[in-house]
Amino acid sequence: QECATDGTTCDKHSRCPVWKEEGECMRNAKYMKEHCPVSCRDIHQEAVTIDCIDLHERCPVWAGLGECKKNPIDMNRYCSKSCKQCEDDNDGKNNEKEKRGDPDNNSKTADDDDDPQCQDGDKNCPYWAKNGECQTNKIWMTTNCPKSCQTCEEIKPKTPRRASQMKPAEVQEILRASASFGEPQTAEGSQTSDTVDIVRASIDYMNSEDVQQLPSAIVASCRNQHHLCSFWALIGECDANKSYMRTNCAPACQTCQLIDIENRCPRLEHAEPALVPGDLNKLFDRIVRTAPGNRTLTEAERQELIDQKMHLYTAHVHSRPSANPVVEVSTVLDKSLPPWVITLDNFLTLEECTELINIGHKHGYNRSKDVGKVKVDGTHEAVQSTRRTSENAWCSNQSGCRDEALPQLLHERMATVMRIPAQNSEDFQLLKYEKGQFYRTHHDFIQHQTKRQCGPRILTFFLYLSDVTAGGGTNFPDLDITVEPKAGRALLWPSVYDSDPMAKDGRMMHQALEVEDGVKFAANGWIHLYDYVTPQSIGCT
Ligand SMILES: O=C(O)CCC(=O)C(=O)O
Ligand SMILES: [Fe+2]
Repeated sequence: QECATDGTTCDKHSRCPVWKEEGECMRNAKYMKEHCPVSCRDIHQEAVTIDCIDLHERCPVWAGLGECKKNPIDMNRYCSKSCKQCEDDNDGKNNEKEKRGDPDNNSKTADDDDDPQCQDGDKNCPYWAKNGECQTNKIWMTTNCPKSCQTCEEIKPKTPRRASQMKPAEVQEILRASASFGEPQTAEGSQTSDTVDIVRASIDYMNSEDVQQLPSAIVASCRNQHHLCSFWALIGECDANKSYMRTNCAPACQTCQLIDIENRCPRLEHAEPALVPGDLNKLFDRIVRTAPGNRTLTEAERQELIDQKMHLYTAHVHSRPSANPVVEVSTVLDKSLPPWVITLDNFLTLEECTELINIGHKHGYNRSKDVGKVKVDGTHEAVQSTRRTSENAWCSNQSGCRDEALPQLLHERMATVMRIPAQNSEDFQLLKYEKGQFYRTHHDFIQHQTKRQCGPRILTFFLYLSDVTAGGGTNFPDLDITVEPKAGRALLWPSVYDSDPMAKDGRMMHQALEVEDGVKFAANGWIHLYDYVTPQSIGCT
């Protein structure tokens, strides 16, 4: 038998050291303290079981949840009082009791209750609560009598267990589970745990009421389209890159409801339209009247052009409603009078044309696509069509192209001429037609955009960037007009009526005639009724 060095105390059983190794000092503290006081001395001292106190304010709650049985070692160590490991269990309880007055002996105990998450830690809680202790002894009561004080919400763990505390197998299980809503997520390197926490949260989210009550087509398309969605969400991309993330990483961003474009992109009541009825005729009339190349400029006007980085462009009218300004705003008149088609020569210098062509090469010319079927998120498929055989490159905001000096300058130049903000202009679509390529008759107006934040395309500001040896003109069959390509020339036409900037003018059908010899480079500048850049940046076009 083990004895203390001073010989005063000895274990009463030879197996005490073995039992100690088996954890009995903790599991069976009362017996072991009596029979194996020497072997268990260290542990009992450390465990303060003999002092019979709780070392954590939530001990009564945990005890009420059955943790003394489920997790005896830790609980007996830190919650000896609540786990009734004390020599005289009544001591502690009675002390607390005295502080609070004489309880009602018939009070319900914690064990009576069904909700395991919401238990009182003492059978006297209801009595104390009735006597106003939840208010006068708020901190202690909130924690120890959450049910009686109705403070369960406050003590429930707010953040679930972190991945950093999980076993690798658990982490793998969570990552595997993410396959039920898209690409299985990956988490690597120093951000592994934090990424897994995002995945875990998205699993909870996908199972939540919020998601389950959404239309089934939306839930079915709420999928992580990339294995890094959760990592991107972790590093803030749900906000930084809304246009992609909110729909393509919707589980990770917890944005399933935003797949529905009506939720994602509500109508902006106070958006300023670029045109109100009657403005379109005035706009064309003014551009033609003030074209600097068509008149003699004062010195001040000349200087203003230089300040605006504008060239001495000339205007040529191919079609106009009337030789005199039309003042009446009328759809009947709009339909009976010819529409506007004008060109502006020397709108760009040859150097600017070459630079823009090269920007296209830098970003890559690819086979052009048409607008296809609507997708569940309200955007449209881009489809290859035999009616359009050219190639194009987008000078987009996202790639940074739009912010380069020349594209920015040209957007501003067009804005100055039209007096419509550059924000209303789509990214330039840079075009390349080789011999034999064309774009058959079509209209630039896109009907569904009338319901979008950006509104419809109201004008096409088309830029020719090269001369073409033969063919390649832009033809308006209904108007019997063909504009020949010429480097630096701009072609401007409306897609809507003067009297109604939301209504398509069907006469503005046009085609890019086949290039017969040489290469045609050009650029589409599509102007919208409302700001285009902002909705585009959040996936709302
Ligand atoms: O290339 C042209 O002349 C016109 C092209 C066009 O209409 C378009 O890309 O929408
Ligand atoms: Fe077009």
